[in-house]
Formats: sequence, C-alpha cells, structure tokens
Amino acid sequence: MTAQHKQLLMDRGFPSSYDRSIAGRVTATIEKLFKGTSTNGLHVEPIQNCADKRVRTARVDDFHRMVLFDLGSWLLLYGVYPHDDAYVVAAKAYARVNPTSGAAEIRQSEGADGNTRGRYTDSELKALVEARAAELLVERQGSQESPVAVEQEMPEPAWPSANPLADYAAEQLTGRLGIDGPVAEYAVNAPSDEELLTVLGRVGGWQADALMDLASGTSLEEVRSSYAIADGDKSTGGTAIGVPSATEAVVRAATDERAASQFHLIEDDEALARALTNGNFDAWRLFLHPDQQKYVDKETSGPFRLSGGAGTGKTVVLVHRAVRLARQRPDARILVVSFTRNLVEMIHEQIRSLGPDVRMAESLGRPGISVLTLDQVAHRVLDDGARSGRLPAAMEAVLGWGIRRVPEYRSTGAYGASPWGEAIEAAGGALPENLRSVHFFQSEYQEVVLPGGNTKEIDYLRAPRTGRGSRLGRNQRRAVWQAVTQYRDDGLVAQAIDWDEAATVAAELLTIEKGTLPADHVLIDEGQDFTPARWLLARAVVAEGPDDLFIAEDSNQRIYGNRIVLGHYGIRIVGRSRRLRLNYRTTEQNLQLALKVLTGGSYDLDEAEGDHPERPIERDSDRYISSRSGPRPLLLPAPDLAQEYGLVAGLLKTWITEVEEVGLKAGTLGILTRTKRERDDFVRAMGERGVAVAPVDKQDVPDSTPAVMTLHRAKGTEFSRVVLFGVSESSIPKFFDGSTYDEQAREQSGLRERSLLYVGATRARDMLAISWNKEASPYLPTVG
Ligand SMILES: Nc1ncnc2c1ncn2[C@@H]1O[C@H](COP(=O)(O)OP(=O)(O)OP(=O)(O)O)[C@@H](O)[C@H]1O
Repeated sequence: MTAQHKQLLMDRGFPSSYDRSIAGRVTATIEKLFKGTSTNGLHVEPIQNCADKRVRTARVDDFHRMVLFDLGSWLLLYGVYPHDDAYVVAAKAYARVNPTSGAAEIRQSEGADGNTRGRYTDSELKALVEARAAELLVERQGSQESPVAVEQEMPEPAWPSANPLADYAAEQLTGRLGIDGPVAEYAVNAPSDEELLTVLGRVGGWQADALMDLASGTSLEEVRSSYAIADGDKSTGGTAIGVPSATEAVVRAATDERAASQFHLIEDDEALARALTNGNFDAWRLFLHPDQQKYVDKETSGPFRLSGGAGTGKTVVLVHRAVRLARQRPDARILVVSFTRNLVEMIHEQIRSLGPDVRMAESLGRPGISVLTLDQVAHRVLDDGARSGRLPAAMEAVLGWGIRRVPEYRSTGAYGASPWGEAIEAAGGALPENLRSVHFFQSEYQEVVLPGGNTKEIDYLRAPRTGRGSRLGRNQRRAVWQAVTQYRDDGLVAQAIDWDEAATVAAELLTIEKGTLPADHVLIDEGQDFTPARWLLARAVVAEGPDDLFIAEDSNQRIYGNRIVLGHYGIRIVGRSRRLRLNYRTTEQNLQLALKVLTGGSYDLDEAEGDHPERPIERDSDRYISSRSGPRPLLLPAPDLAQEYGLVAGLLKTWITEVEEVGLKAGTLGILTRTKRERDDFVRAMGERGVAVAPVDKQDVPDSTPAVMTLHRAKGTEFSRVVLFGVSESSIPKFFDGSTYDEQAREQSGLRERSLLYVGATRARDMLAISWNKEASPYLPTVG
C-alpha cells in the first residue's frame, strides 16, 4: 500500500456527529480522503498545540471541518463539526490504547471546553466523581443522625431503581476491565440506575458499553471477553490517561475484530459504497454489539432461538445474518419470515440497504433471499401442490376433504362475523355456556385439532390437550367435534380454508412431496406470535440440520394467540437459546416504565421448552437496559375524553414544531390507540382541533403527518415520539365478549393486554406521553 492510498477506520460516534443535511458533502470528503490526504480541496491540516500530533482537520464545506487522525496507511475518522468547534475538538482529542483491556479509545483531554459531542472530558469526569463523593459523605452523616427508618407501605414507583453496579468494587472494574478510575468510582457509587445510565451516555465508547452489559447481568469475565483485546502477557502498547499511544498500537487495537462495535473498517471502494447505502452511515449497519455480532455469525447445529426485549436489535441481527449467509453461500435459498406484510416490507428494505450486493430470490425456492409472511409461503406451497396434483391428497389428510385447485381463503374473524359462529350451533347443549365462544373454538382448533392432525371424532377424543385450560369430558369433546365437523363442511361448501388450515395443508404437502424443500435456511422474526400451524409449516420448509431455523422472539410482546411450546411442533431448541439485553431504541426512562407494565405477568418460555438458558431472566441481576437516557414519560390524565383530546392536540402542536426544528418530519410522531374505532375517533377529534393526523392501517406510515394506528399495527415499528392515547381503565384491558371463556383464557388475555401496552411504550425512540381519562388503566405502573 502506498502512502497515497488510505484505508479508513470510522469511529462509532462519527455518523451522529453531523446533521444529515450535509451528508453528501461528508461523503464527498471521505471519497477524496480515500485517494490521499493531499487531494485537491481537502486542505488537510495539522493543528498547533494539540494533545495528539496525528490529529488533522479537513475541509468539508465553508462551514464544517472533519476531525481525523492520520495513522500511517490508516485514517481514523472521528467527527464533523462546525468550523470553530472542529478546532477545539482537534486540539484536545487523542488516540490511546487502554493498557488493561488493550482497547483503542479516542478521548478528549483535560480542559477541553468546546464541542465534546456530549461526552465527558477527562477533567469533567474527575469533577463528577468528586461531587458524588461529597454527596455520599452527606448521605452517610445524615443516616447516622436519624437511624430510625419510618416503615411505610409504598407502591413501587417506576423509577428510579437501585444502581445495578453497586455490588462491584471500583478496583474490580479498573483492574479487570480497564475502566477509567473516575468512571469506575462513579459507576459503583451512582445513586440510581437512571443516573448511572445518564452518566454512561456521556462516557460513551467501549467503557460505557462494557458497564451497560455488566448492569444488564452479563458477568465480568464475559464482558471482558467481549471488549478486551489484551492478550496474556503481551504488551498492549497502552498508555496512561492523557498520553497518546504509539500509532502501531492504536491501529492494532482499532482494527482487531473485537473492536468492531467501536470502529468500522473501510478498506476499499466497495466497502465504502456498502457503508454508505442511502447516502448515510447508519449505526445499525456498521456497529454491532459484540453479542449481536456473535449471533449473526454463529453456526448452529439446529433450531436456535434468540430472545430479547423490545428494541434489543433482534431484527437487526436477523437482517445481518440473512445477508451474511447469502454472501457466504450465494446459491443457498434463504427464507426470512415476519408476521405481517408491513413488517416483511420493512425487513426487505433493510436487507437491500445492508446488502445491496446480495441476491434476492426470484421466487420462493430459488437461490437468494426471499422475505415473506408464513401465509404467503403457505399460499405458494399450495399453488405448487395444485400444479403437481398432490393438493387434494394433502387437504384430505388434514381436513377430510380436498379439491384440485387452491381454495379460497376465509377469515376466522373472532371479533366480527366468524364462520365459527354458525358452526357452534351444531355443538348442541352438551357444552357449558362459557365454552360456546368463537374464541374458544378458534384456539381449540388452532392448538389441538389442526396440529394433532385430527380428521375423525376418535382422533379428537384421544387428543392430548396439553396447555389448554378447561378440562373436557367425553360428551363435551363429542360436542366440540360436531362443531368442528360443521366448520369443515361449511368450508367444503364454500371451497374455502382458513389460514391455519392453509399452513397445515402446506406442511403436509411438503412432507408428502418428499422432493426438494423450498429453503436451506429459515430466519423468523416476531416468533412469539405464530400459531402451531405456522410452526409446523416453518419446520416443514427446511430440512433438519445446521443453521436450519433461526428464531427471533420476545415472549413479552405476544399480542396474538396463546403461549405455546415449540418442542411440540418438532422444533427442538433445547440448549440453543440466548438473549439480547441491551435496548438500542428506547430511552432507559421509557423502558423501565414499559417493563413495569409487565410486572405480575409470567412470560418466560424457557422452562416450558425444557431448556436451561444461560441465565433465567427472573434473576435480580438480570435485566434489560437501555443505552440511552432521556426525559421521563409525560403523563396526561384528563377528567373526560374531550379534555384528553384537548391535551393531546396541544402536545402534538408543540411536538410537530419541535421535531421539525431538529430536521425531523412530523411523520416520526406516532399516536397509538387500543382499537380501530378509537383511532378513527381520534383522527376526527384532532381534525376538529386543527391538528392534521393520518390514520394508518395496512398502508405505509406517512412522511409529514403524525401517524395514528392501533397498538397491534405498531408491532415492529418505531417513532421518535409516541403518545399512547386512551390508556384508561375503561379501555385497557379490553376483554372482548367470549374471549375470557375460562380462567386460563382470562389470564392469557390479560397478559396480551399488558404486552400490548409494553409494545406501545417501547415504540418511542426519544419521548413517550401517556394519556387517559377518568381512571388510568390498572396496568399503568404507579409513577413516582
Ligand atoms: N448495534 C446497533 N447500533 C445502533 N442501533 C441499533 C443497533 N442495533 C439495533 N439498533 C437500532 O435499535 C432499534 C431497534 O432494533 P430492532 O428493530 O432490530 O429491535 P427488535 O429487538 O427487533 O425490536 P422489537 O422487538 O421492539 O421490534 C432500531 O432503530 C435499530 O436500528
């Protein structure tokens, strides 16, 4: 490599250091830097009296300069700043290797007072620790003076919670991990989790990441193995705080693969083009958390389940994994599945943006990546089955009747007119009144009859009903079967099947065809919401073996259907189940409120799978945590609906102005309601108050108008700011007629309602407001 041609290292903070409006000029500058620092118009200059003599600034435009480090054949891009700030940053920034962990870090030295990108300087950190030490002294003296604690029963507030690092000693963090002395001191003494995370947000870099991982329950040794590059006794070339390290040591540390979450390598034009898809360097494409990277790369011996709370980057991992597989195995048929067409479109776009070079399949079963819902997969399999002539036999095996062409599809519509409504009449009087419910029949059919392959009464009479609530006697089972027979007869007359039947028939077809299956690797997002029939299909589209099924799911976000056990449908994940814990989307304040909504619900599936995850989530030390801090959620109680509309209309007017001021569009605001009717009423009420908002159903979210949608539609989406509207006692939980047909159904409906609120509260990146009228929903935590 000649001195003329440079390779680039991009610091993780680089993409967020400048406004997107100058993205084009930043890219042009980087392209020139690639060709060499002496390229025309760059004016790459060293700085006088700087902390690190390798620092340079380069011209981006008349108003902005880039700060970078010239590290021989590598240029390390640090950030882009307004002209004057750039000089302040450049004078104080230095590149150093941490002597304990061996990790590279760019810091700003003592005394910097300009643009620090929101990060602490070395001297500010010292001051912070001294202030906390003084506070602690006062607290200790105070507690000695008044040792009598007043015992009082207090409702548990949403925040703040105890500092999760309080049990560590500062020396452990410094000695084992290489955390700076002042950061370690503060971390173990922080008054609460909220303050700890706010401070870590300003510490930034690998040190903040490592401490957040510790705070979410990862062990010290695991954290060390994620971030530490130090290799036995070999010298890291590290230096003390304030002292730049040798170029060779910095380059070695920053280009090590364990530094990939902090520095992105751009070695050639192709890598630059990839990094820059859509004209932007998106963090989710360039800087994966070490755990995310692990699950992108992991070669599994069979089905693998990746759990993780909302916003932990499950979809991001899935998208990276699909692209990684497609690059490594260009002829492989990779099927990526999500729950709705909207989500499928979103994932499709993300795959295109991460891997513009990878092959998208022309159709299911062809080489490349297909992104589909499982219902689309079922339809295509049925279509093939109709062409090969095997469809009637497969339908016969599942339903007891079959036809040669692909039947119509009918909705089972538990909330509207359902074909089950009439079929139930056929059950006669043997069933108790509470079980004469569309909801009961729908779930009995989905969870027992279809996956059990029941086509005759005798099959159903003997069928295990594991996991179902009410026990049924023989006569009651007979009555249920009468209704099932009627339901199927009605289907035959209409030549129509429902989507669960379609999935079961498709699974049957794939099993009896014995030909080539349509996929080599299947990656499933939103796994918590699929019914047994969809799992049977997912299992059937790919042969058992390495990397066959990769399932991302969050049982806390189950908002359809009931809890199920994958092992019952041939998907054995025992020993292959892991969890992501760091939330990238939601601020810690919003996340903690969302998690409190779940309190009281029992969601964990691992036990049911017979699995022993590396750490069950119930353990105290184990928790989801957010990498970002922000304002606490805004609570808007109102005495009646009209005033609730008024409050939210006022808030939206302010928010629209505020987001537009920072260059965002009003379409980044979301208002979420419990029902479609509440959504439509809301749109009308805002219109009357002069606030234009757009109802969103199947269509895309609008660009320049706040979007109003149901909590169900909001699954998988995100907004900069969110209003949860109508979180009133009268709206949430909402138990529809017949949905709570027995004790267990009631409990599961309650969990789904909690999950809906959790999903809603975790859609906001920056701000969350919650409004209600009269009494608040009982699921809303006490907020203190
Ligand atoms: N390594 C990362 N760096 C920066 N941003 C990230 C990273 N990983 C994820 N994100 C961002 O966090 C947000 C949530 O990611 P994603 O949608 O993949 O999470 P999820 O676990 O699938 O969420 P949910 O279950 O709530 O739908 C997205 O905006 C994504 O771009």
